[in-house]
Order: sequence, then C-alpha cells, then structure tokens
Amino acid sequence: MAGDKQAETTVPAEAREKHAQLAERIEEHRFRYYVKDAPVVSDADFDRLLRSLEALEDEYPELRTPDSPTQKVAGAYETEFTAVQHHERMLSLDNAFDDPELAAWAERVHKDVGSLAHHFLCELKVDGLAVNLTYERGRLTRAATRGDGRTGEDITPNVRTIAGIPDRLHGERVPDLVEIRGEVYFPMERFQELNARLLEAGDKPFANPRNAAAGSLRQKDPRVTAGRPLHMVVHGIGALEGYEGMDRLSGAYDLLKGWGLPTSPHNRVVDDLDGVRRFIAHYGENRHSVAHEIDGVVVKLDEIRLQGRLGSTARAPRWAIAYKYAPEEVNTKLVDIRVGVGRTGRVTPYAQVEPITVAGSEVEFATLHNQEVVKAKGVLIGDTVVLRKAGEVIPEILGPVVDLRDGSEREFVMPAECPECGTPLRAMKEADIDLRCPNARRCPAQLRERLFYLAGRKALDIEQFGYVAAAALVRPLEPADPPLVDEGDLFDLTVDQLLPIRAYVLDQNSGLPKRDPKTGEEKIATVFANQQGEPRRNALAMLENIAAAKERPLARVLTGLSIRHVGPVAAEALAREFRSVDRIEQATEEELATTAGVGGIIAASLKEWFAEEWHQEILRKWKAAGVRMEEHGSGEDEGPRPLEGLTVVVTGTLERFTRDGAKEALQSRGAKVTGSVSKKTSFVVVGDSPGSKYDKAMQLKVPVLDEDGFVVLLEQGPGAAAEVALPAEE
Ligand SMILES: NC(=O)c1ccc[n+]([C@@H]2O[C@H](COP(=O)([O-])OP(=O)(O)OC[C@H]3O[C@@H](n4cnc5c(N)ncnc54)[C@H](O)[C@@H]3O)[C@@H](O)[C@H]2O)c1
Ligand SMILES: [Zn+2]
Repeated sequence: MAGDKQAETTVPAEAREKHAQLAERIEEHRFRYYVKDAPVVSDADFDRLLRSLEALEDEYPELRTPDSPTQKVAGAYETEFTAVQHHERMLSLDNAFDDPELAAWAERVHKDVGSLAHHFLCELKVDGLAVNLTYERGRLTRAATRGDGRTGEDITPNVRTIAGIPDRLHGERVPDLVEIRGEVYFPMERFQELNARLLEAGDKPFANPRNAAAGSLRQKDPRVTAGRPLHMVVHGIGALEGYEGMDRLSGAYDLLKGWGLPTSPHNRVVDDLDGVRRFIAHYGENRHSVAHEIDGVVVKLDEIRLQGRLGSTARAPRWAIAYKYAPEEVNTKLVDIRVGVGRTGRVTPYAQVEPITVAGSEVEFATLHNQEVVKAKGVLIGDTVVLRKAGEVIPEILGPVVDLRDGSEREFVMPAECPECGTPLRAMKEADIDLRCPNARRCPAQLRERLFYLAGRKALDIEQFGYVAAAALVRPLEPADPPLVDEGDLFDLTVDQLLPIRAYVLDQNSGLPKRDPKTGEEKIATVFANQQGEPRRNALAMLENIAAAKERPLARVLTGLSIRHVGPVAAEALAREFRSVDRIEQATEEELATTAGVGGIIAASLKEWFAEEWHQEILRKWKAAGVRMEEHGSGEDEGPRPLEGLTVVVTGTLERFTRDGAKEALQSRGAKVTGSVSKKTSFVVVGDSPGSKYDKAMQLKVPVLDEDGFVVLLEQGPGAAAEVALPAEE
C-alpha cells in the first residue's frame, strides 16, 4: 500500500493534518498513562480518540502506516527502568464495544477454524497493569512491564514484594522456562486510604486505583512497592519451554494454579456465543462482586492449537477480543463543594460537578461524606476529578487530576454555620467527625428532610407528598409564616393553607432550587394551586393521602417520627413488643434495651427523644388529629394469629418470597422470627444454598421445611407443616 503513489495523493492535506494531530495527542496521553501513571483524560475519552483515528484510517487506508498509534502496542519509552526483552511478544487486545462487534469477531473465528471443535474461554478484564513474569526452572528470574510488547521495564525487585506472586513454582512438571502474563491491580477499598497517606506525606494523590497500581509498581525503591496492597491475576502464557501437552488455555490455568500462581476463580468455558453473552450479562450486573475493578470481559478461543492457526496482528491476537462495559469512570470539573443538612442535622459536604453522563445517568452531584473525607481525597474546588458511578451506588469522586491544575483551585473550608438556618454547627459528641446543626426542630433543612422521609415508602407512605411539597410547606417564599414549623401540624393542614404558597422547586439530590433549562433561572411555583388559584388535583390527593395515613400501623408511625437509630426494623420490633407509643414511652430503658431487635443504643435514643418537649407536643397533636398510635387490640381487626407461639428461622434464598416478605408473612400470623437455630426453634425454612443453619437444624433435629412446606405452614398451620417437614435424619 505504501508504494501506491496514486492512492497516496488521494489523501487530502486536511485529513493528513488531522491524522498527525490526533496521533500526537494519542501519543501524549499514552506517555502520561504508561510512564507518568497520571493520565489527564478518562479511558473512555482516550478510546474515543483512538477510534476516531481508526475511522480516519478506514477512510484513507494509506494513513495506516506501521508507526500509527493504531498499529502498535503502546509503551516504547525511555524510562528510569532498565529495558528488558520479552521472550515472546506481549500484545494488546482488540475491543468490541457492543454485541454486533462481538458477533462479528465470533463469526470470523468460526470461519477460520471451520468445522474444528472449539470453545470460548470467558475471563474478566482486570483493570490494572500488565506484567510479564519469567520463571526459569521454576524460579522467578524476571518481571517486566509490557512496554511496547517486545521490550518492557525491568521491575523484578518490585514484583517480588507482591504477596501472592510465588518466588518458586511448586509441583513436579515445572517447565524449563515459562512467561506468565497477568494483571497487577490495586483494590478499590484500599484506594482512599493510600491517597490520604500520600497527601499527609506531601505527595501527589492518584486519580484512580489503576494509576495507583501502576504508580505503586513502577517505583525506583521497591520498599515503597512493598507497602502497597497490590495483587495479581494471571491471564496468559508467553514463551514456554520444556513442557508438552497444553491443549486448552483453561486447562493451562489449572496447571498454573497448581504451580502456585494466582489464577482467576471467575473464568468460564462456554460452547458458543450465547454462552459468552450470558457471561457478559452476568458480570455486567455483578461487576462489583469481584475483588478488582473490571472494565470488560475478555473472550478467548480456548484451544491453544487453534489460537496459533488464527495468529495475531502486530497489535493484538485474532483469537481473543475484549468486550468493554460502559465506563463507570469519567473526568469532570469539580465546580464547587457545598454542604447539605440531613434529617438528623448531620451536615455533609457534597461535590457539585459539571453535569456529565456516566453509567447511563446524568450526574451533577457526588457524595463526600464529611470534611475528613474531602481532605483525604485531596480534591480542590476547580479540579478536574475522576468521578465514579458504580451501578446503583451514589456517585463518588475518586481523586483529582493533579497535572491539570493551573493554580486557580482552592481548598474547601467547612462552614461554621448551618447553610439553611445559620445556627453554629457543632459535633454532638467529642469523638464525632460529623458536625450537626443543633436547631433540630426548626431548621428548615432538617424539617424538610424529616417530612420527606416521613412521607416516604418506609414510613407513612403518603403519595403526592414529595420533596417539592415538603420544601414548600416548610419554607415558602410566600406567605411569610410557613404552614409547618415542625411535623406537629401535618395532619391539620387545610386547602386554604396550601393555596397561597409560592416556593422554590427544590431538587431532591442537592436541596437546591431547580433551574429552568432555557433561562437558567431558579424555578419558583405556586406548588399547590393552578394559575386560576384553584387547588391542583395532586394537592387535593395529597391531603386525602395524609388523612389516610392516620391509619397506618404503629411501626410506620414510629418510623415516621425520625427518632435517631429507629428505622423500620427497630420500629417493627418496638411495635410488636409494646403495641403502643405510650407503652414505649413508659418502658424503662432496660426493658427497651432487652427487647429483641432493639438494644442499648436505640433504647437510649428513645429515652432522649421522649424527653424533648416539642416531641411531646407532636405526639399530642397527632393523637388529637386521630393518628393511630397503637396496634389495634388483639382481636377482630388484627386477624387470626395461627402461628402464635412458634419460633421460625428462615435461611437460604426462596423463590416466591423475599427474605423480608417471608418474615412478614410469619410475623403477621403471630410467629416469632429469629436468626439462629436452637432447640427452641419450631421450624427452619430452607431455601437455596442454606449454609450452616441447615446443618444446625439437622443436628438439633429441628423440623426443616422447604419452600412448599413453608407455604403449607402459612396456609394450613403448624400441624400440617409438621407432616411435610423433612425427616430430621442423623
Ligand atoms: N486515559 C488515558 O490517557 C489512556 C492512555 C492510554 C491508554 N489508556 C487505556 O488503556 C487501555 C488501552 O490499553 P491496552 O492497549 O493495554 O489495551 P486494553 O487494556 O484494552 O487491553 C489489553 C490489556 O488488557 C489486559 N487484560 C486484563 N485482563 C485480561 C485478561 N483476562 N486477559 C487478557 N488480557 C487482559 C492485559 O494487560 C492486556 O495488555 C484502554 O482502556 C485505554 O483507555 C488510557
Ligand atoms: Zn440548620
């Protein structure tokens, strides 16, 4: 192609120029990534750059010269480490970003192997740094980074400090020479701690765990590496001498494991593309059940001879592909650090970032927990930061991209006063890191959060009573006096009180006013009335739902009071034991503390709560309004309690019930549900993968019910259930 003069002239100067620029940018990012261990763009952004270079080369194949960044394994740099040759080349991987790309790869494989039997080996793509270990006659003689695939950096002394990498292979048939390829990673849960330590010592924090792995391993002084919690997972074999008979890669891994190498427990051989898809889907959903970060799945042809038949390009093997998951990390700007006030007055800093889409949702705020965490992360306002959104978890900031600082960044200072009511903040106990706003009753933020919680699913479950309504009732712009100064008057609200209210429309994530996307102005609304000044339909529904909520069971009412530490589970236990708010109040701390599911901390917290005069007033007002503050008497409206007196343990996963659902079904029929099996246990209900409780039941000869037996117990009672219980055998 290079000699094709005619074709060369068809590349417009513009495209040539663009290609050169892109290539240069890519090389610069690679240098920052592989040598400095401090990239300034996210992997996703980097991949996009590389892909646009590829697209350009697809259009003008003449641009695809051997020295293009698309054609080589990145990493040929002069560094402070000694350069060493790999016996066999270390390659990169081709990527598939979606199912059609994966299918196209599988199709090519099928075509190339023809009718020969073959399997796919699915592995997790560990997000770390590639290393090559050379074992000669079973002894680790050298460890190197990948480098440009032929030549890497000698990091032998560093690698020797990693626990889990054997110095000697054991077993009988150890080869004369073997190159072991694998990934070194830094566990996510140790990452923050490392940055905190680095900052304390005046060193630069890492932006994410991958950089921490690379930076920890590529240390001039191996003692530094030794102090870092690095791990390795094996994912390939290079040169091999003096060993015959490896025919499947999966089998080879078993062999390596036997020699003492850290192989992955997650690898799986599947028969076809559908099996691959299932593996990909499974780990897409369980990405965080694994000890290391995953950025994808690597699919390999398992038959080693067929691998040889497919061969490799200059950059990557044809017999493997990396399926990439949607990135969970992005880089964005830390616009500000604000503080929010929670239901219990706790004041927590949170990050406001330039809005960005990550893992499928738009993110503008990320949690920062407390002022110590802000410090430990080493982020400054104005920094470019690495933001991570893992699954359903609240977005978090991992670390700053220090190399992009320009000096305009500033440190966050925790405010001394509540941002919403101006009360001086303080720690409630001496050792507390958390600061709180002590104005519990009237702080608009605390009251708003309490009301929102009270109306939520876990408490009184009042539909149409959302965050915007809570905010409007507590701190309207008009009228001057808010309808609610605490939750006492909630059940006495009237339409007439609602109609004149004008308020900011607040965003539930930030507690800040929402903005009009067009004008950028803060949204203000008559929340409960339409333009004619008539009540909105959902405002009327809200009032109806508030009235209906007076009839909620005691546990929900208790939960709704926002008593510290009294969540739905404790409330349930209290309601069951004491059956009315009055009796809970009259109980001694001792009695409360010894109640199953309550305990000392909750008992003390309850005593504190009842001692507060304004709490008493809430109770008086709610009672007067007709809120039910006791369980209905043991009689008609409670329903029969056919399982009264039984103690039941549920273990393992049931198909037709969630754990909570099973528990509730038992409790509502009067049974006591406990966590451990004893002689007093009436039945043990056993689902899938039950564990030690099942063994214990067998040992103590407690009747065991499977899921069908459980249904019998619920529907027909203990007598019938005993008939279908598994015989308690020796
Ligand atoms: N942010 C930046 O500035 C920047 C710069 C350069 C590269 N990068 C990132 O680095 C990656 C590109 O590097 P690459 O060329 O090494 O390609 P790659 O990471 O996409 O794939 C190849 C590598 O995957 C690793 N790997 C992990 N698990 C594996 C397994 N089970 N089996 C086989 N290999 C496994 C191996 O180390 C192998 O070298 C991309 O994610 C890219 O975004 C980022
Ligand atoms: Zn306050």
